[in-house]
Amino acid sequence: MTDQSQSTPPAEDQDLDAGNAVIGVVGMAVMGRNLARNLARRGHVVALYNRTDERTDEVVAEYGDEGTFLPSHELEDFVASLARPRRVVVMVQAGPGTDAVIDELVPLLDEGDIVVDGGNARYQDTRRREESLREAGLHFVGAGISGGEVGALEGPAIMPGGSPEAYDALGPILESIAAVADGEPCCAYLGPDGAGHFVKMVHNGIEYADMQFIGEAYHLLRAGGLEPTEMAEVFRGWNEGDLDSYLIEVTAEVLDQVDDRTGEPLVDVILDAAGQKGTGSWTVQAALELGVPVNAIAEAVFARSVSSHPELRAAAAQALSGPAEGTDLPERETLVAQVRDALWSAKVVAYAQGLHLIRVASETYDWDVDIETVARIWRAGCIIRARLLERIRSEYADQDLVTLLEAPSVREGLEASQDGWRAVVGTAARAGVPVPGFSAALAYYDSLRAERLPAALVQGQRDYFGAHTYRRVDDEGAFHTDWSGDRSEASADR
Ligand SMILES: NC(=O)C1=CN([C@@H]2O[C@H](COP(=O)(O)OP(=O)(O)OC[C@H]3O[C@@H](n4cnc5c(N)ncnc54)[C@H](OP(=O)(O)O)[C@@H]3O)[C@@H](O)[C@H]2O)C=CC1
Ligand SMILES: O=C(CO)[C@H](O)[C@H](O)COP(=O)(O)O
Repeated sequence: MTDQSQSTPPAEDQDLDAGNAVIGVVGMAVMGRNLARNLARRGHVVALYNRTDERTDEVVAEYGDEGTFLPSHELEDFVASLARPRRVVVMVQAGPGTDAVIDELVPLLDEGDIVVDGGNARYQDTRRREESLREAGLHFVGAGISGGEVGALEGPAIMPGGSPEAYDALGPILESIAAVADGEPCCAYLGPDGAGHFVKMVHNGIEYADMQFIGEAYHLLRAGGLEPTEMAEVFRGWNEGDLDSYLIEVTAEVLDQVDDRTGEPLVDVILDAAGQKGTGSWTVQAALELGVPVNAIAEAVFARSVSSHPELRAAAAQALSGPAEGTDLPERETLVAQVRDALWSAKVVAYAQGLHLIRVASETYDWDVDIETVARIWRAGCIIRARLLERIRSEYADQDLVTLLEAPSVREGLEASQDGWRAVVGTAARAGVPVPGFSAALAYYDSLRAERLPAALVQGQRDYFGAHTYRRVDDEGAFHTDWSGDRSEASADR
């Protein structure tokens, strides 16, 4: 795995007015407090504010010796404690919480000051906020931050979007607290307005897909007779190779955990209903709006949704039968090898879909997001950090790719693993084990490589019932067949 440690030299806050903080954090819940501690540990003087004073006091009482904090109970005092240009990181509940803080902050700030939203904001909200603050003479930076509670403290991946001038004033500070991969900080300027939050949103969409694929691997191995501790060993083994990633590492830990109350594997007593806060479905919504196929990511979102409908599952479990008895899964060694292949291939597809979505959004909104940079800053600190990302980075560094799937080393990997992947999807279907992620990813792969798709027939149907017209393979323009008349074809370009 890539290096998770941070770059060493603590930042020098030389541009400070004596006693003032170089940066301030609003929001002292888990993410905000850990980000503030990370900043302080790196040598930055950090101003602190939280709506509820107790949280601010708690941070100072518990962690005050980790660096220099300037706490305030009033937002006005917080702003006054900041050096200019003021840099304020808002790390509060996404949505109305963020708007409320921004509304309070703006009248207290001066031209050129920088407001950073480090929460999981919708990129459309970021676009709106950026425009409104720009009109008020302020900079607004939408910065996605990934790595959870521990990452925020020890080095997250940071995905900032906003004006280049704002990044000039802020970037060195953010880069000093970010995770490091191969000596490079996992933080880089991504583009204007919503670019950073869009990239973070897609990061989370890929996170959903990756977690779903791992879940499907677990489900198949369980159906094949492996106990959770045996599976933990399998996942640890995978983590030594191409599948090396934070999520595989976490999976082995969860599978090994024994429940104190029952003595059973913890995974067996956790209710099988997955929660979601929204970023996965935002990714799919954005993909639908931009017309980008992300079916594997979408299946991961829907799989969480299916899991969380107990009434639907109970009714169907009563009513529906499974495959005939005796549908055997392959013996253990073969099953493990095939599932590994499916996991790797599907993961590549999820990245391909997510990166395609970023590319289209970047073209649509004129962000000029560099995909190599995205892969570079995802290599450490964030939840989807994985060995694969270095391969993706280097492929995008070498050439301009329409899709990740055409990259030479990715093609080779898929070539080597597709038989196992196909076997898993077929076996799972016959055995009645749901693998929506693996099969959606395979359908995407086969759809992209197909010479002809059934879309031709769909176009014929659309023209039949709605005169929606179609194009021909051998002529320019649009055509319509007179389906209810003599069935002659006429040009529809008029
Ligand atoms: N938790 C995680 O692992 C991750 C979270 N994020 C994102 O980071 C952000 C912060 O997350 P987290 O630390 O979990 O905190 P929460 O999302 O739980 O938000 C709690 C914080 O928001 C403040 N807040 C809520 N509403 C308002 C308001 N109207 N006015 C002022 N302050 C308000 C709270 O203040 P008070 O104490 O007064 O209630 C508290 O400081 C969120 O956007 C989240 O999506 C991103 C990556 C990972
Ligand atoms: O942003 C994150 C990591 O990058 C969070 O872990 C994410 O919010 C988790 O999402 P969900 O609760 O929907 O699974």
